Amino acid sequence: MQIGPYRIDPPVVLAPMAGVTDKPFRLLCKRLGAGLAVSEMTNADPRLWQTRKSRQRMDHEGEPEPVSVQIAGYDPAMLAEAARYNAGHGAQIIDINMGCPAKKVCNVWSGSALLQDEPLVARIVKAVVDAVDIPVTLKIRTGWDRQNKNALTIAKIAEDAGIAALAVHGRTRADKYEGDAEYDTIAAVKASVGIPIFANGDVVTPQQAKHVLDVTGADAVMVGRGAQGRPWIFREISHYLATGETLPEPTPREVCDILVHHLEHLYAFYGELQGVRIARKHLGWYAKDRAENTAFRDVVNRAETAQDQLRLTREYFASLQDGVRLAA
Ligand SMILES: Cc1cc2nc3c(=O)[nH]c(=O)nc-3n(C[C@H](O)[C@H](O)[C@H](O)COP(=O)(O)O)c2cc1C
Repeated sequence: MQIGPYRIDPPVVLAPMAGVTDKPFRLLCKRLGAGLAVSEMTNADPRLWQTRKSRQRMDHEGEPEPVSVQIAGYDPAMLAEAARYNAGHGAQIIDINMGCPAKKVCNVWSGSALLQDEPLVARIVKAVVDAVDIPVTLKIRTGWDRQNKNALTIAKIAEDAGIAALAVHGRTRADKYEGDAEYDTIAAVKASVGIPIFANGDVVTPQQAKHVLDVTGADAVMVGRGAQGRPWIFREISHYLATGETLPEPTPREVCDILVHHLEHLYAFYGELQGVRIARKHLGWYAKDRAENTAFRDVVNRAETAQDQLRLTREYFASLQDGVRLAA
């Protein structure tokens, strides 16, 4: 699929996730096969841009193109300004967040709360598209709640305003993350507009990715939680889409190499103290749902320094018999 001048290949992308899709994780997912990796949301309020957190979020130095930066807010002029600012600081695609159900976002009338106010959506997308000469994408849910599913109307508004691609998470805001994502609405959106569509929601295996693409007709699949602790899911999906074959699970040695590389990048990017803390979250995900890894999580969580975290990680994987594959 194409977003402006950028070919998104393979059509498998990392969803924006606050607190997760930082630069180290985006680079890792791209290296392991993601065709695009969207940044964590950056607040559109300029008063927050000089905090350390915002500066880290806006650091795109050395990031392979296209660099997609998500902005969140409610005020068209402020979002337009944020788009301009990010375009001047390395963004090659601007993504507008109208999908996030988080209270912190919705209480100030942004994220998926915006879906309730279609005229405001129209003003926002127009203001942002007009503000920059790079592609602008939009991320939405299927509506505010099941009685008010307006994804088709929003998609039309987006297309008319010149949005370059639309990501649809197959849940309403009221659904939060409950129940299963539904793909019928995504299929209806795809059928009703001409712009490329990312189908999003609950994709955790290559087979599901193919199923979602087949039933929605979407141009690409967007993976969020399925990539937590499993960044190799992108190469698994793209291989399966291309060949119909399933790649074997990575060996402990491969997982160890990926993990060590990830940890080293976290320390380099955030500094040791913050890096070790952020790494714990990822280590927990790498260990999640894998019985044999519970011991690993307990061990690495005790590490207070980068040196200890790395040593314990290496020791743990060295202790696993080579050739033993991690259970899915
Ligand atoms: C921890 C976390 C943080 C998220 N942060 C954002 C965000 O900043 N912006 C956004 O548009 N969506 C955000 N989302 C929603 C995801 O992008 C995605 O739409 C959702 O998780 C469904 O996809 P999945 O089933 O593949 O996880 C977040 C989701 C999670 C789990």
